Amino acid sequence: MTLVVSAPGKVLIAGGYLVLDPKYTGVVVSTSSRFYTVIRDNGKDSVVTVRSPQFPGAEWETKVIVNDEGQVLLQNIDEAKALAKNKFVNLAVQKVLTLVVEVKGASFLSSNLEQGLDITIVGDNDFYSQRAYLKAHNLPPTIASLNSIPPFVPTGWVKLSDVHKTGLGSSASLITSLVTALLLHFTIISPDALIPGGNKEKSLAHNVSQFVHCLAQGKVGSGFDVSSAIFGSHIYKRFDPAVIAPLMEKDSNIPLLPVLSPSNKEWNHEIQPFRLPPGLRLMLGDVDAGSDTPSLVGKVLKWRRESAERGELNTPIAYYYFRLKAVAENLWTELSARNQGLANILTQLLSLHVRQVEEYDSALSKAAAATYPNWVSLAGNDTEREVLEKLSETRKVSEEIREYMRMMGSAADVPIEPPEQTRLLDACLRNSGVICGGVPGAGGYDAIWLLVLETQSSTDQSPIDSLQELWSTWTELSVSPLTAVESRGGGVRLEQLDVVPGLEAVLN
Ligand SMILES: Nc1ncnc2c1ncn2[C@@H]1O[C@H](COP(=O)(O)OP(=O)(O)OP(=O)(O)O)[C@@H](O)[C@H]1O
Ligand SMILES: C[C@@](O)(CCOP(=O)(O)O)CC(=O)O
Repeated sequence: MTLVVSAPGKVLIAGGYLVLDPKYTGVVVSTSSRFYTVIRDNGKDSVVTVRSPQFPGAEWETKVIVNDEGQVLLQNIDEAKALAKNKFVNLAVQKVLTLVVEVKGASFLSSNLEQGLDITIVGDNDFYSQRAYLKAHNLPPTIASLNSIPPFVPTGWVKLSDVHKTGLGSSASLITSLVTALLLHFTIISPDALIPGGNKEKSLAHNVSQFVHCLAQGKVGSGFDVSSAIFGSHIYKRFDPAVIAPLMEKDSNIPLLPVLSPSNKEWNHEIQPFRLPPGLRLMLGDVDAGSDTPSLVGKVLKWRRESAERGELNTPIAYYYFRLKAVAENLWTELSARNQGLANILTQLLSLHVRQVEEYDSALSKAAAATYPNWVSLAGNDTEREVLEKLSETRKVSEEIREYMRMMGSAADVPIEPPEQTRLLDACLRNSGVICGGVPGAGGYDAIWLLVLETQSSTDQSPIDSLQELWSTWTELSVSPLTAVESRGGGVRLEQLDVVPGLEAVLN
């Protein structure tokens, strides 16, 4: 039997940094680009083999042993192929098998491992930068070129540890697809758990993936990446890290299920439904600034913490720090209002589409051929006007978000939207049919996101093509598109092997 589970990547279009605080939300869009985990038998008793055929030497194996106390131990067979060399995969296997023993008993695990497990993991090409491939094959950096590359293309001689990632959240998608596939394989959850909307079992897959991802990363982030890999696009409010704290302790041996079970009321994350309105295509640019981006998150949080602490100091410069504290708090509040505003306007556009498809579409066609702020003047009737006004509001609020993110960056002295990115985004936004954009997640030099009108006209160049042309001639930064759009299939899902292009081929 072959079991295939996929989980999407993510783009945080609003809420970077704020979403780390349970007071605030983040707007996360899941991508059509996915990670796939394929589980089959390998015919070797109690042996788990894992392969990532996109990378040289990415083959690991381990022997599963359950000791007298019911603990799952992963024993090396061949040191060179030790599964422990891939911490993320190793922890996912170890923790899920531990859960299997807790729920079904040690003999269930042993008898279900008699034929061993053969696990293959691949990620869509978008997760890894394809610049080198395009260059080597003399292909221009366009979506059409990327679509001509074989699916799950090997990265050549670049090792997994050295690969240039694009920021779609490879580790979260990988962990989510792997954990969910293992939970299904050992019937801890049933396939019904993966139907849209989901049930308690889907929440179990979420909680386990969230925990394994935190453990592998060695820190508890906001978790929006795992959450969107499970549930698809949504508005996210984080869980209290205290819920998994007992399991995060070194060599923790306490049972997993009481903590990870969806009945544990301490899981307090909130998932509000969200999706992009039809006709607004997510477009992503992989940006190469030629240097490594430093870690921004630590510095921003330190600045926020210190501004708050210094505000309490009773020193001659207390007034200055009092002001600083007010700035930090105010920034978070003001940004949060805009982030929420962006989500609301996009949701209103979605309902306008549901209510009056024809006028909605005609308004979008008009805006596709025009630049902001000229959209509203093109309205031919009231509904069109309403749609075009909403598009303009989307632009306005997203520009305010960018402005606040830049302020956050200068206050904390980190390049959240560095001037090079500002110039690039401003140039993109001057194009017809480009609604809004920004730097995703924590920001930096690595990527940009845009919402672009999809409508094609037979006479004008489409907004997507104009953007690609702009990017190909942009010299200050090297910008290459990704193929991803918003995931239509929601979050984690079961796949049929023969329906996923190229998947069967990489197995052999
Ligand atoms: N195809 C793969 N097969 C197996 N493991 C993988 C694969 N891709 C990524 N990984 C694992 O994920 C780790 C990378 O995780 P890390 O947290 O550094 O990336 P990330 O922040 O999710 O990246 P990005 O958001 O840029 O995609 C790798 O060290 C590896 O263990
Ligand atoms: C800064 C932060 O809010 C977002 C980071 O997002 P990304 O990995 O840059 O997409 C951190 C987090 O939410 O865990």
